[in-house]
Amino acid sequence: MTGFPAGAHREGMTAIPDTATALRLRDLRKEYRVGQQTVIALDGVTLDLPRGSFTAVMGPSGSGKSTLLHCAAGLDRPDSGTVELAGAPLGGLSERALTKLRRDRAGFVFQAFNLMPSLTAAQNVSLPLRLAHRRPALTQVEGALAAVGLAERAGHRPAELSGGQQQRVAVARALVTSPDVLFADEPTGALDTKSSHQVMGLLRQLVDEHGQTVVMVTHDPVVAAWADRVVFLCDGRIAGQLYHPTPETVANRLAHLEDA
Ligand SMILES: Nc1ncnc2c1ncn2[C@@H]1O[C@H](COP(=O)(O)OP(=O)(O)OP(=O)(O)O)[C@@H](O)[C@H]1O
Repeated sequence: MTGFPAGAHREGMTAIPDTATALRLRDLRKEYRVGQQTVIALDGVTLDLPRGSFTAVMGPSGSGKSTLLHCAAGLDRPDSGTVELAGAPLGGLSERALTKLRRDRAGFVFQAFNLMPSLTAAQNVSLPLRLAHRRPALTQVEGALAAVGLAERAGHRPAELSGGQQQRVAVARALVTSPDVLFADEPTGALDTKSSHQVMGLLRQLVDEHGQTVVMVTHDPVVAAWADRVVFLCDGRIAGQLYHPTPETVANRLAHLEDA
């Protein structure tokens, strides 16, 4: 498997002090106003993700999981509080600077794969490099596909791949820029049990063998149990954490949250 040390091989970045914390969230608050109503989506969330850690975020529907992931990844801005991605504060950045930082430092995997149907697996994987105006080196693209076990499928289009293979291409695309943090929103939501197992095994391997930092939103206790830690959200607040989760301990904690 080709190595993708997190945060390596970045071009043209100013030196930012390296820290043991890949993501620092401090007192994040976010409200949405719909007509006369105000919904508090995040109500003071403070969380650190150490480098090389694998964190699952769980909670009832509407508890703020996606809002948290989006604010942490710089896809959305909190009303107050601070986000530091690999030591770089996101607050106060222009849209342009935020886009650049996101491209350089964050990788994304979504439930719906979001691959371009007309492009081959290799072309899909090279897209983030092209968008960042970096010349995609063949070895980088081949390496990312090899890392997800799809070296043989580089010339295949998404329709010629299974759902699990498509999601592995999406993981390769997220890895090709060597992101400091890989953000995954329901990465197995559209997969059957076997493919889900393969994709989670892959994420686990990236953390264990390459020190990748991963944070993932999921509704599935079996999926969450692949993480080192599960953070539970309820009404926009952290309602507990579980280290060394198992499907049973996660399901149990979740049931108590939903009853509360
Ligand atoms: N763009 C928006 N406009 C208005 N309200 C929003 C918006 N996005 C989210 N919300 C509200 O903020 C709260 C948190 O939403 P969020 O999507 O973060 O929850 P979630 O835990 O990810 O939910 P789910 O598990 O159902 O995806 C919810 O009450 C939701 O209705």
